[in-house]
Amino acid sequence: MKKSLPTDFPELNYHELPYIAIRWETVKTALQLGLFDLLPEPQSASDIAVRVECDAKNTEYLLNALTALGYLYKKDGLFCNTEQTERFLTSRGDTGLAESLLAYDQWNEPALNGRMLTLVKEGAPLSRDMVSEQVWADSARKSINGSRCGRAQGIARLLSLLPDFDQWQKVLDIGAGPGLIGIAVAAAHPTLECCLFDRPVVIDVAQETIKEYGMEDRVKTISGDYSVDPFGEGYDAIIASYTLNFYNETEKLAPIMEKCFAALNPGGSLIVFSDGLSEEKTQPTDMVISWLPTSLMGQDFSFEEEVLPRAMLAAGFDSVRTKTLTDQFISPLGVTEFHVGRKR
Ligand SMILES: C[S@@+](CC[C@H](N)C(=O)[O-])C[C@H]1O[C@@H](n2cnc3c(N)ncnc32)[C@H](O)[C@@H]1O
Repeated sequence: MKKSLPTDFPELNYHELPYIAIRWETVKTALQLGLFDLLPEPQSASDIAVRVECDAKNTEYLLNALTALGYLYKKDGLFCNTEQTERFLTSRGDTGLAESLLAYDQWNEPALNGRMLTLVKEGAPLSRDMVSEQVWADSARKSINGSRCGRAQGIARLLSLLPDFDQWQKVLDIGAGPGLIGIAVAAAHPTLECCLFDRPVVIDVAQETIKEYGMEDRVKTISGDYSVDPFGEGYDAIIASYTLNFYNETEKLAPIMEKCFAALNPGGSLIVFSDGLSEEKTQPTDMVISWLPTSLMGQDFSFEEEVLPRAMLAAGFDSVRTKTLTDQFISPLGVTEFHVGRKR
C-alpha cells in the first residue's frame, strides 16, 4: 500500500531543542574568554582574537552568534556590547554577572555533556557532599553581584511592606550568604539592627560587604552552624532565604523551626523564601530543571509545597501566610514561595 504524508504537525518546535544548549555555550564561551569585558567600544573580530589569543575566524563566528542572540551589536564589521551587556554581562562593577553565571553553571556540570545519561543509568555517585565550606565561601563571593541586581532590594521592599516592619528593631538573617539582603533590609529602615548568621568562611565575605556599604553600626555578624549553634534571642523577625533547603527533611527542619520560634519576641515573624514544588514535583518548570543536576547527584535540596508551612505550625507559630512571588528579581527561576509565620 502506498504511504501518504502525515497531515498532523507538531504543536511545539522540537527542532530548536538541540540548539538551546548551543545558546548557553555561546554566552558561556564569551564569559570564559572575558569577551564582554573587551567590548565597551567597537572592535574588529581580528583585534579581539589577538587580545584573547584565539583563532580569528572562529572568534568572528562566535561574535556573530553573540550579535544574533542580542548581546552585541555589529556595525561596519565592528562589534560592541549593547548597553545591557555592558552593565550586566561583564565582570566589572557591582552588577556584572559574569562570575555569578559561570558559578551557577558549575553546579550543572555533573549533568552535562552526556553525564546525565550515566547518572540516570547508574544512579547518584557514592561521594555526595556537593556543599563543602569552600563551596559556600566561593558561592557567597560569586553571588554578590547577583544579589545586587535587584534581588536584595526587591526582598527589602517586600519586607518593608509588612504591617509591623516599622516596629522591627532586631532582625536575624540565617544563612545570610554575602549579606546583601540583611544590608538592604537594614537600609530600608531608619534604626533596625540586622544580625547575619552563616558559616565562618561565608561570614568573612559578609563582613567585607558590610564594610563596603558602611553598615558596621547596624549590621552585625555571628558565625557558626545554625542547626546546632545558638543564634541569640529577642528578634522581631528572622529571615531564612534559600537556606533551609539543606534541611528539607522533617526531622532536620523541626529543631531549626523550634529554635527560630524560641528566638523570636512575641508578635515576631519567621520569614522564609524557598522554592515550592507542586503538581507532583513537576512544576514550576524552571525550578524543576534547575534542581535536576543536584538531585541526580544524590542531593535533593528541593522543597515540596506545604512542607515549610506545616513545619512552622508544628513548631508553634500561630499562623502562616504564604504568597507565591513571580517578580523576576526575587524569583529569577520563575517562582518563589514567601512564607510568613507569626508568633503570638
Ligand atoms: C543558597 S545560599 C542563600 C544566601 C542568601 N540567604 C540568599 O538568599 O541569597 C545558602 C546559605 O546558607 C548557609 N547555610 C546553610 N546551612 C547553614 C548552617 N547550618 N549554618 C550556617 N549557614 C548555613 C550557606 O553557607 C549559604 O551561605
